[in-house]
Amino acid sequence: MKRLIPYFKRYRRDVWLALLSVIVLVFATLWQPRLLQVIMNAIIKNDQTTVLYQGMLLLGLAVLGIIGGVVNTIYSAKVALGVATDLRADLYAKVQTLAFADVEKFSASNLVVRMTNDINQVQQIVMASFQQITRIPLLFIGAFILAVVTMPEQWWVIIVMMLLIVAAAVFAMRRMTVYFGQTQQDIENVNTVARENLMGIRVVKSFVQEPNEIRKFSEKSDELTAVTAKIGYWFAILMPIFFLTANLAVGVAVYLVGQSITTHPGYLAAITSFISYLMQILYAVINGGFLMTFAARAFISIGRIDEVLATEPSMQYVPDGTDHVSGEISFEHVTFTYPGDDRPTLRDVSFTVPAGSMLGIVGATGSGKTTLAQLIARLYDPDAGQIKIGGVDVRDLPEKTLRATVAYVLQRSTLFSGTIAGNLRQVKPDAQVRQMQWAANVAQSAEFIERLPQTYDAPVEERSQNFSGGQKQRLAITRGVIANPEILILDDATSALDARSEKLVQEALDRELKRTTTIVIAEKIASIIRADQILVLDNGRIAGQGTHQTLLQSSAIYQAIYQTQKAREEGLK
Ligand SMILES: Nc1ncnc2c1ncn2[C@@H]1O[C@H](COP(=O)(O)OP(=O)(O)OP(=O)(O)O)[C@@H](O)[C@H]1O
Repeated sequence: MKRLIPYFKRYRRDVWLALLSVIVLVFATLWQPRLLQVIMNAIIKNDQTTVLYQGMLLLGLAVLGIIGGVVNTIYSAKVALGVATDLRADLYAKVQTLAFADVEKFSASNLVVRMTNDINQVQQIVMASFQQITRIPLLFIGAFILAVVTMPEQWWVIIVMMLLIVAAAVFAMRRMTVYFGQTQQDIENVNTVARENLMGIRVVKSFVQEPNEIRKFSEKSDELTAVTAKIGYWFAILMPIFFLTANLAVGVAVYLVGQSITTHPGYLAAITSFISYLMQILYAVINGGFLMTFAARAFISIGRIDEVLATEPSMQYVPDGTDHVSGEISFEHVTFTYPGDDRPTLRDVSFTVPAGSMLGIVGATGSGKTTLAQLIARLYDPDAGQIKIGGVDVRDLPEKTLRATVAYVLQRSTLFSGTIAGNLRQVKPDAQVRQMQWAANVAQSAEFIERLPQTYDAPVEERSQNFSGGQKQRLAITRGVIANPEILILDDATSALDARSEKLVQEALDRELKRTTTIVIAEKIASIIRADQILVLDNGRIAGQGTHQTLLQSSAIYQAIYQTQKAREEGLK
């Protein structure tokens, strides 16, 4: 809850109005039975003036109670909505500062649940708190005192009723708190299955995996249903127990009043007020219980939100420093292990790429090619060794400089929903149409973009599903080159292009981005054959280094890859 205090402070006025209106509401609620008692006594004594006067007062009190309730609901909702909105914004902003490895550690779907479901829980508990948190103790204490004052000899009936109700509530709440924690986990599991299925819907459909997916989803959904049903059962059992106990207390009170009516005739009028106060005590206890279960669930959510907000990004950037570096890259004895792995993925890797040259990287799948590229873009930091760009350790470069220097295009780069121009302007905010056309010509995307009715303002749908695989890759390359970066990494980024388009992209890159250091990771030797330097990676180590010609002489692994591909191509002819 401490986490929420700074947020409440932003809504100080609304918080006070919500709390003050509760006091008005409680006063109106508690005083009504007192007035009723006076009216009853006046009716017994046939005192018309008092009946009329007190009746008016009762009506006024009821209206005051309604106004208090409405004001309280409005301002509680304002506080709850404001706190939830601010918290969600801060959580989102925090996630943006996290390192790639931190996001992977939480997992994307887990963070989505924290930003949606957990925030909703917080919103609900804040709302309930401001409606009930002051109301319940005030109502409880007030009703208790007034009940005792109304019928001093019956106070023990209230104590017995409360003890029974509280015992039942505590017993049930203990069980339910466990179930609430489980519910949150189960919601996350359902989300993960649904997300995976919908993201991979093409694979699901093409492999006719629907029945399998339905079964997987049903299992997770059934787990959620089971635990939600258990919570429902406990509530269903609890309610009749509460009301039975309260009605028993009323029965006992009425019986006792009946016994002593001759000695205490005033009890006849008092019994109605006494029953009202008993019911208000019951209301306070039930709502207190609800609030506690709600709070238990919300505390779990606040803890999960807090965990993200308290996470220090595992990677820090220097606030300022060089704002421009050349495209020279050097790796000096770099070793890297993924968080949680026990074996390094890259071992003692050293090489230098002069600015403006082209480096090709080949190797078996899983040999560490993408990992190496990610280290240049500083998505991770190495365990040992140094990576330098333009002679400066990447850890000494401000984030802005690094992002402006390195453009990283992946095989399945994400395009954001919006427009083509919007995606390009994410990298170069001031990009003019002329510059977009230049980049699109380099990436061979101009031919299809310019055929679209809205050309560069054409929409990009969610997950860019309105473009083919090859078009998506060309758009991603366009975005990669638009800012004319010092370093361009193409990580299997032309795999969906036909040989002719790939050749055209390569020629345009050589022609238009002369100053740019290009790193091409590719399965096909043909994609990197013209590189100034080729690295052959094997199990995280450099197994060969040189040009195509020298490697054919010196590297057995390179020869093997080349011969296999050549044989395959000849087989296809
Ligand atoms: N985020 C990660 N966490 C843990 N291990 C990872 C992670 N990403 C990759 N690895 C592991 O690191 C190794 C190298 O992966 P990498 O993606 O760099 O290989 P690659 O040579 O690019 O493969 P491919 O040609 O198939 O894309 C693999 O064994 C992989 O399982």
